[in-house]
Amino acid sequence: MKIVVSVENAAAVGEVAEYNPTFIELRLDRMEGDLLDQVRAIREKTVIPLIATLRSRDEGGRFVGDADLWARIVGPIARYVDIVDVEARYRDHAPFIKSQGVQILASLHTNEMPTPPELGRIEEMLRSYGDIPKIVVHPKSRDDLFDLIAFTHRAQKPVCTSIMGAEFRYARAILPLLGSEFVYCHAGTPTAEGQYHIREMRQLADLLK
Ligand SMILES: O=C1C[C@@](O)(C(=O)O)C[C@@H](O)[C@@H]1O
Repeated sequence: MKIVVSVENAAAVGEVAEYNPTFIELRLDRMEGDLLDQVRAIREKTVIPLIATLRSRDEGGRFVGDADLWARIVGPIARYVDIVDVEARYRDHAPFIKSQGVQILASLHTNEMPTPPELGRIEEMLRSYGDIPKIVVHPKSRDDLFDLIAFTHRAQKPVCTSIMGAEFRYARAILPLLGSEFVYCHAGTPTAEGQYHIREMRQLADLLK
């Protein structure tokens, strides 16, 4: 199970690295100060692969600028990380980001629950500009959850799927068992409702083997 620990404070990276996650996600939209300086310092502090995410407010984050501002912020940072999370709304800048030698995590987060055909169309759209599609949805029923699990199982790999909200948070531990590439956790400060601590997720993963 590949575990991503999301952080919003550069000072926490040392402690997070002690848990040895597969990736550390830097939530640039939740960080204060000079982002480039902080990412450079984090790169020097750890060899754990890094994901840079500048999450729009529309998709659950705090960034409210346009796509060009997004690129001006993320572009110089890209060379210091391994993966950049690029929401569909910023996809025009994906080739430039890719040229920095990183993988593109093409993401879409919706508070809705797409139908199975819609999930397929979203996946196709995300794959048109990214290396790994990431689809985060809000299931409203067990049927919705079954649809997401079936989609994850059947989808071309790699694919990353996850859920919003607390009602079906257990799905965070199930989706990687059905083929989702990553599971997002925290190591003290959740960056989204329903996230498990990395310690808890490792226990779940061990018990579900
Ligand atoms: O897209 C995701 C998933 C996430 O929102 C979650 O629900 O764990 C956490 C975010 O930091 C990350 O960028």
